Order: sequence, then structure tokens, then C-alpha cells
Amino acid sequence: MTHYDLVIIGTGSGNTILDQRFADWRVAIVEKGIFGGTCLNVGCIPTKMFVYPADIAQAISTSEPLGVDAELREIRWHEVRDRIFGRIDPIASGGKDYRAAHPDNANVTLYDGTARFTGERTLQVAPSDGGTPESLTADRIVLAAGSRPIIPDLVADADVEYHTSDTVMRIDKLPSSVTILGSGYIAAEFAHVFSAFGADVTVVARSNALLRAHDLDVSTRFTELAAKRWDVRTQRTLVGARRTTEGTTLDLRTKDDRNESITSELLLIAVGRTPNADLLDAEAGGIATIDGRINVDEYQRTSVNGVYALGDVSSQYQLKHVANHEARVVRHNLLHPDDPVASDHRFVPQAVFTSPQIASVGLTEQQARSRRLRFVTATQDYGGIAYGWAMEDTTGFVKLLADPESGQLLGAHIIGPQAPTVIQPLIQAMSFGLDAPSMARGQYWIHPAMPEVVENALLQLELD
Ligand SMILES: Cc1cc2nc3c(=O)[nH]c(=O)nc-3n(C[C@H](O)[C@H](O)[C@H](O)COP(=O)(O)OP(=O)(O)OC[C@H]3O[C@@H](n4cnc5c(N)ncnc54)[C@H](O)[C@@H]3O)c2cc1C
Ligand SMILES: NC(=O)c1ccc[n+]([C@@H]2O[C@H](COP(=O)([O-])OP(=O)(O)OC[C@H]3O[C@@H](n4cnc5c(N)ncnc54)[C@H](O)[C@@H]3O)[C@@H](O)[C@H]2O)c1
Repeated sequence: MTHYDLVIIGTGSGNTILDQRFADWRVAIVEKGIFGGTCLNVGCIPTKMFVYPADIAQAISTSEPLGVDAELREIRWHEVRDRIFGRIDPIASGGKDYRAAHPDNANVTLYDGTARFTGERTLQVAPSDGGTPESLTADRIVLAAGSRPIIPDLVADADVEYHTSDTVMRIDKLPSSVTILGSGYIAAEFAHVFSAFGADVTVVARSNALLRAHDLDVSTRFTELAAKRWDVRTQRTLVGARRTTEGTTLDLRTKDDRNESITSELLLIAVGRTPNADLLDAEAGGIATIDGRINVDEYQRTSVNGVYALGDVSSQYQLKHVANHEARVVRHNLLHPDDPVASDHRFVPQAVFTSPQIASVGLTEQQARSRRLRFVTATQDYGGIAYGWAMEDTTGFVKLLADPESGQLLGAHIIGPQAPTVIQPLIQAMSFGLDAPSMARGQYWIHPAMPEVVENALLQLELD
């Protein structure tokens, strides 16, 4: 049994905790997979590195209304893929080497294996190479074990080949057709990538809209646009999956009880991610869970003294900027347990890097209504501002919700070019309590730049 001052499980945002202030601590890091976690290796970063060339490919094939006749000749898949992972893989291995061997980390032991609780602040680590499990105890433990893709039993139990976001970015050949089961973030982003690269894409949704957790106006607009680009099947229930000569077939039932089948070369499952709390045997460590997540208070503390959790394993937001924020909170609270800081989840923004891009922060109109809040809304089309004319945009808009009495913004929802960038001043205004009139008229807005779409939306809010 080896004892540590601190054990960190998971090297995504968990790996960002350690700095020189921990130099006197005896620390262990346990990682069962690729060093660096989801965002770096199979999540945010490689997906966006695929989205960028996809955006270029799509711009070429949609440039004709601007008077530019261009032709997309070829996607050199191997080059696209290898540029991305040629950049990412060395970062993962370099990060691992740094923790394992650099003098800065003389106090750190890296375990390549799976940790699970066997008692309070007591862990067993099963080495990835099948070696003898080792027991560790620690005064403090950080659970940063992330989440993993959910695979419906009907797919997992069938004799079919399928991909998840963990595997699909490394495939050897660009498929001619792709079926995506699911209609959230991952479905929207990969549908854009594969269709921009020339594949026929079918998206299968259980509900009546894609991205249905978004503001209804955004979700409705996105679903309409998606249906023009992809074969979108809403309100379908999966009833089976089978291998056929042409690829993989999904058997579906429609809302009006008809049977239908979709066959494609590649099947991508994107129906959500489940926290890895179960892999940790959290209950054996006395750690409470809620809906499969590790339960934490505002200080990221679990039900066991000295044990903290952060990121996808405990958060209702499965987002990297949230995991990183929570890691900073955990770092402070490890160093200053008597003067802890709380996580700030008031205005968590999110963006979907599909086409058109989507970004949002704060309440949706549905949420404002269900909370019975008094609010006003304003919507400004990109097409009504000068930069929108330049782009000939006809589909993007900014929608704002505000408290009519105080002028404080309650929510912002954008669908359109560069939405994740255009939204940032609104996140800032909400985070620092800047009211809409002050934001609109208390600063210059560069003319004729894209953020004028935000300025005009702010000016349209009919406040008291
Ligand atoms: C395809 C995709 C695209 C995404 N794009 C974005 C985006 O654009 N923006 C954004 O904000 N978010 C995005 N996300 C979400 C983001 O990647 C996650 O929210 C974030 O990576 C979570 O970080 P984490 O540190 O909690 O977990 P992770 O980074 O998943 O790290 C957890 C680590 O723990 C290890 N582990 C698990 N169990 C054990 C165990 N028992 N013992 C030892 N090790 C263990 C795992 O191997 C893993 O390396 C995306 C996710 C996916 C899948
Ligand atoms: N840009 C980003 O920030 C980004 C990108 C990708 C992933 N992520 C994170 O990763 C998480 C997981 O992404 P995701 O797209 O897998 O999940 P998601 O929760 O965004 O969407 C899953 C969708 O699949 C649907 N679904 C569930 N079971 C189904 C079934 N049997 N048949 C058909 N549809 C079904 C759900 O109704 C839901 O709409 C996201 O919630 C997000 O937090 C973020």
C-alpha cells in the first residue's frame, strides 16, 4: 500500500491542476487511456481541426451566389487526418513524458492503469499492461475521470461495425455515406464535416428537431437548414442494426408506426456521453452520485472529506471550458482548504461548430417561460447588417432575452457565421452585469464588422 498526499485520476483537465505550489506534495496521477484526455485527443481540438477544412470545402461549394464559380476537386483525407493527429499526438506523448520524467515532476508518480475505489480514500490501480494491481491511499483525491460515449444496446449487441467520436476521426478512408444516430452536438458537427467532404449524410433523431436543447428558434432554424443539406429523419425509434453487403443498416420505426431502414458505409453513434463514475466504483469509496454523476458541492467537494471531482465525471455541463474552470477551483481549494472558492456556473456558454455555427449563453426562451420570468426578446438577422450583405447571409440571427426592468441580459442565442466569436461580448456583459443599453451605446462598434449584429439586437430590446 503506497500513500500519497494527492492522487489525481484522469489527465484531461485533471492534469492542469499541478504546478510548482505542489512541489512538496507526494502526488500520483492515474490515467487509463491516452494522456491528455478527451478534448485534446478525441474531442474539441481534433473535431475543430476537421471543421475548419470542412468550412473551406463548404465555402467553395456554396460560393456561386457571390459570383464566384469554384469547384471542389478533392479532399485528401489522409493529409487532412495526418496533419491533425501529427500535431496532436506529440502533444499527448510530450505531456506524458513531462509528467513521467521531467525534473519539475520529481514528486509525481504516473500510473498507466485504471483506478477504482476499494474503500474511503483507498484505491486499487489495475495496470493497463495487465500487471499486478497496486493499492494506493491518499489524503486527498481528485476525480477527473471524464465521460464516455453511450452505445444503445440494440447497436452494442448487434453484429455491426460502428464508430463513435473516439474512433471516427482516425478512419482510413473517407466513406461515401454516413448515418449518424443522434441529433446533438456531435451529430451536428460530424454531419457538417462528412457532408462538406462529399459524403451523403443521414441524421436520425429521436425527437422532432435537431439540437433540441437549444432555444426553440435556433433549433427550428437549424433543423430546417439541416434538412436541405442532409437526409434528416426525425421522430424515429431505433429497432435494430444489422450488417449488409453495402455496409450497416439501421432499422427504424416512424412516429406513425411505419418501418424503414437506412444503409450506409459508416455508422456513427452520437447519442450522448455517460460519466465514468461507475468505472471508479465511487460507492465503494463512500462517494455519493446523482444521475450517474459524482455529486459535488459548489466547492467541487464530494461527500467524502478530501475528495474532489471536476469536469464530465461530475458536471452537468460536459464542456471543456467548464472542466478547466472547475480544475482551477479544485487547485485553489486543495491549496487553501480553509478559504475555499466556489465554481461559477452562472453564465456557461456553449457553441456547436456545425454549419451554420451556433452559440448560446444563459436562458432559452423556453426556460425563461417555465421559470415564469418577465422578459422581452429581440431578434436581429445577419442579413440586416452590412457584413451580412457582404456574405449574402439569409439564415443567421441573434436572439436576445432581457429583463425589461433592469435591462440585464438573460440569454443570448446566435446561429450564423462565427457565432462562437460573435457571442463573446454578450458573455462578458452577462458575467459582469452590464445592462443592454449601456452595452449598446457605451462603446464603439467597429463598422462594418460582424458584431454590429449584436449591437442592433441590443438596440431593439423594448425595455421599460
Ligand atoms: C467529439 C467531442 C467534441 C467536443 N468538443 C468540445 C468543444 O468544442 N468545446 C467544449 O467545450 N467541449 C467539447 N467537448 C467536451 C469536452 O471534450 C469535455 O467536456 C472535456 O474534455 C472533459 O474533460 P475532463 O477532464 O472532465 O475529462 P477527460 O478529458 O475525458 O479526461 C478524463 C480522463 O480520465 C481517464 N479515466 C477515466 N476513468 C479512469 C479510471 N478509472 N482510472 C484512470 N483513468 C481514468 C480517461 O481515460 C480520460 O483520459 C467535446 C467532446 C467530444 C467527445
Ligand atoms: N462544441 C462542443 O462544445 C461539443 C461538441 C461535441 C460534444 N460536446 C459535448 O459532448 C456531449 C456529448 O455529445 P453528443 O452529441 O453525443 O450528446 P448530446 O447530448 O448533445 O446529444 C445526444 C442526442 O442524441 C439523442 N438520442 C439519445 N438516444 C437516442 C437514440 N437511441 N436514438 C436517437 N437519438 C438519441 C438525444 O435525444 C440527444 O438529442 C455533449 O452534450 C457536449 O456537452 C460538446
